Amino acid sequence: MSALRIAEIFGPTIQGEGAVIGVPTVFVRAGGCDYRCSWCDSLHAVDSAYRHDWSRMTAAAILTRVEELSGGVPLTVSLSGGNPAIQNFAPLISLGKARGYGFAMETQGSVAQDWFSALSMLILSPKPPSSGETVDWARFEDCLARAGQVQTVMKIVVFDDVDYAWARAVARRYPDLPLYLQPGNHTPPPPDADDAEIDLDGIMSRYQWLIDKALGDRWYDPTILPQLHVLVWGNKRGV
Ligand SMILES: C[S@@+](CC[C@H](N)C(=O)[O-])C[C@H]1O[C@@H](n2cnc3c(N)ncnc32)[C@H](O)[C@@H]1O
Ligand SMILES: Nc1nc2[nH]cc(C(=O)O)c2c(=O)[nH]1
Ligand code: SF4
Ligand SMILES: [Mg+2]
Repeated sequence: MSALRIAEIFGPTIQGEGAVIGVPTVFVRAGGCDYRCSWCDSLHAVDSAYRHDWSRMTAAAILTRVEELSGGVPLTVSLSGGNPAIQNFAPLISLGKARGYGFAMETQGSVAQDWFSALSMLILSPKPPSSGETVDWARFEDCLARAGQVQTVMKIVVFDDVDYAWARAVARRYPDLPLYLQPGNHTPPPPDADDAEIDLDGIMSRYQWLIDKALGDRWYDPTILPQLHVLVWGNKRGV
């Protein structure tokens, strides 16, 4: 069985973002990403300069670690990264499901895989202009298609007015996808930092700004949520 590049496995913690915010989970963070978002808060799982901190793990070894962390009690595992979709997580998902574990995955929607249909939830997070990346919508729609009947939601990070207008346009294009808006964290940690310092006032005022924008526009479709784990633990890694 081929090994996967894994930047970190941690938990149990709560899912801090989006549709299942507050729900207990264990994170499996894949190493490597096809994007370089200017404000990425997980550069230690993106930049190949950090690859010496990543591990090569088989699906069986990953599941063993997930079972240790979760005390053998099944829950929904969160696959994140980096972009987990550039690797093959099918063997892990099938091993885990046989043990009662479910798998949610966070990806930007740039790479589609047949095994998306084995997930319990797909969270697509297309990147707004402030990221410096450009979305390939054909690929994004391929991700939607391969998810099939799997519950799929969209999460858009908003840093400024341009991102906000972009999110509105994307929402009009995909009216059936439940939408979560997340204010950008302007103080992502340097990848090797182990302190938790955040600009709490800044985060809260940007959250208020985003709420005021949407409600002022009578845009009532999205759910607007901050990164709960950042509010609780700051920018610490592994929470
Ligand atoms: C680190 S990414 C990994 C998964 C995948 N590459 C993606 O971007 O969806 C997980 C989530 O964190 C969000 N994110 C990354 N940096 C952020 C920041 N500085 N502020 C708010 N959200 C951020 C991403 O948009 C994505 O929704
Ligand atoms: N608690 C917690 N919730 C999260 N939701 C998405 C995360 C991510 O980095 O993908 C994340 C994370 O790193 N921690
Ligand atoms: S796509 Fe996700 S992991 Fe990759 S650089 Fe952007 S936010 Fe970071
Ligand atoms: Mg994160």
